[in-house]
Amino acid sequence: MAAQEPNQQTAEITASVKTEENEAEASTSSESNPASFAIDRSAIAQDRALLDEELALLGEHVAVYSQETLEHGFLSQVDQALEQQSHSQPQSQKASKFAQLVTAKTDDRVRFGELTPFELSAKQETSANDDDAGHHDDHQDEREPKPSSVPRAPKGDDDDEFEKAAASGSEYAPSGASSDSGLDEEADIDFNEEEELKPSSSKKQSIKSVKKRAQSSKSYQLKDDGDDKTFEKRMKALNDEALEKQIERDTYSTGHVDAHELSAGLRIPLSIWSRLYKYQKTGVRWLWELDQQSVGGVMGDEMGLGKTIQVISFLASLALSQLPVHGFSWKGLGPTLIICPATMMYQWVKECHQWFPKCRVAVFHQTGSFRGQKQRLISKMATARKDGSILITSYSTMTKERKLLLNHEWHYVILDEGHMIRNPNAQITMAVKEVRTPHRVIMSGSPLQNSLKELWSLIDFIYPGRLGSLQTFTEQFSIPITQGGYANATPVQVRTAYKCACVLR
Ligand SMILES: Nc1ncnc2c1ncn2[C@@H]1O[C@H](COP(=O)(O)OP(=O)(O)OP(=O)(O)O)[C@@H](O)[C@H]1O
Repeated sequence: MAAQEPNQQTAEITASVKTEENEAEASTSSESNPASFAIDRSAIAQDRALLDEELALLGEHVAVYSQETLEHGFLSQVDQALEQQSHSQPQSQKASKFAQLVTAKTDDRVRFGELTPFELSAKQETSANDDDAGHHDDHQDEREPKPSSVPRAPKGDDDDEFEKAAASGSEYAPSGASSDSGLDEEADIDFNEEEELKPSSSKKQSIKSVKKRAQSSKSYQLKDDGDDKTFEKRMKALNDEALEKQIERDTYSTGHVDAHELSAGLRIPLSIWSRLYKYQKTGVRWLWELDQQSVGGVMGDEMGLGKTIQVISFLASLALSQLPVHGFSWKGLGPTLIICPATMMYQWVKECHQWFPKCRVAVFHQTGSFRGQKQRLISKMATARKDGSILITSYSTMTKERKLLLNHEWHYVILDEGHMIRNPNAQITMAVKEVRTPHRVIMSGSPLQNSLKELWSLIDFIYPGRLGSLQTFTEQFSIPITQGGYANATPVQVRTAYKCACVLR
C-alpha cells in the first residue's frame, strides 16, 4: 500500500492541472461553440481535499482536488450544462440541437434503417409540438403493398439471404422481388458487330422483331459506354425494349415515368422504388437529405446489403427529377465520378445498366472500351447529360491520372470501398481530396480498421475541415477516446471518452 501512495498522488496532481487547462479552454471557446461550458470550480472546491505535501511541491498557484470529487463535480457539471442549454436557450436552437445530439442514445428506428437521423430529429420535434399522427411522411409508403411484377436483380451470393428474409417477413424483404433478369448469362457472349439494328421509329414494327433485337442488346450490356458506337447501340436496343413495353402500355408518346415523390420534389422511378428493400429506401432518403444540406456522408452498410444499388437509385432519381443544382449550370444529375477497386468497376457498369439504363457509364481504365486520347473521354463524360453521365475509374488510375480528372468539375464523387483513403498521407487520399465537387460520398462496410486517424481521413474527405487538423483531432478526440478504452482507464477517462465519442457522432 505504501508503494502505491505516491502514484495516486501524482494522478491527482495531473488531474488538477489538466482541469485548469480545460477551464481556460472552455472559457475561450465558449463564444464559438454552443455547447461549451465553464466549470464552477468553487462548487467542486467545497469538497476538495487539500494535500499539504503536494502544495508545498507545486506552489500556491496549483489547486489539488481529490480525484473522486473532481470526477463527480466535473461530469455532473458537463451534464448540467448540456441539459440547461437544451432547455433554457430558445434563442439558440443550434445549441439545444447539439446538446440533444450529445446526450441522445442511438434510436433503434435509425439503427434498423426505418428512419434517417434527420427524419428522427424532425419527428421528435413535430411530436413535441403536435401529437397528431395524421401528417404525411415518405416512409409511410413502405408499409404499402408493392406490385409483385417488377423483375428482381440478378442472383448473387446474397440472394439466398434476401429470400430467407423475404420468407420470414423480415424488414429486409424487398417488396417486388420475383424472377431473375438473367444478366449473368451475358458475360461470355460477344457482341456481333455485323448485326445491323434497324431504326425503330415506326410503331408498326412487329413486337416480335423488337423483342429479338432487344434480346440481342444483352450481348453487350457488360461493356461500358466509353466507345460511342457501343453506347449508341445499347441505347438503340434500350429504345427497342422500351418501345416494346410501351406499345403494350401505350405510353410511348407521353414518355411518362411513374415515380414516387420524396421530400422537396425528388422523384424516384417507381420501377426502382418498388424493388428497394426498406432500409435501402431509408438510405436513398438519407442521400437526398445530405444533398440538400450540401454535405457528404459515409454509407457504412455491411457488405452485400446493396450500397451500390442505393447510390445508383439515388443518382437515377436526381436525373429523373431535373431539379436545379445550386451554383452549377447543370440540372438534375451532373457528371459523376465513381472510384472503386479495379475488380469492381464492371460490377458498377452492370448494376448501372440494370438500374439506371439510360445513363452513360464509361470506364476510365485500360480495360475500358474507349480508344483514343484520355482527355477526350474525360471531357465527354464530364459534360452534363440529361440522363446522367458516370465515369468509373480505379484508385490506381485516379492516382496516376489525377491531373486529367482534377481539370473538371463533378457533381458527385463516390468512393466505393472508401476505406482505401484511410491513410491521410497516401497519394490517393490527397488526390481524391483535390477533386472539385460539392457532393462526396464514401461507401464502405468497414470504414474503421485500426485507429481513429482513419476516421479523420475519411471525414476530412466528405466534409473538408470539419474535424479540424489531424493534430487537433488527435489531441482532442483520438487520445481521450483511446485512453478511455484501456482496461485500466479511470472512470473519468471512460466518461470523457464517451462524451468525446458522442460529440464526434
Ligand atoms: N433491392 C434489391 N433487389 C434485388 N437485388 C438486390 C437489391 N439490393 C441489392 N441487391 C443485389 O445484392 C447484391 C449485393 O449488392 P451490392 O453490390 O449493391 O452490395 P454492396 O453493399 O455494394 O456490397 P459490397 O460492400 O460488397 O460492395 C447485388 O447482386 C445486388 O444486385
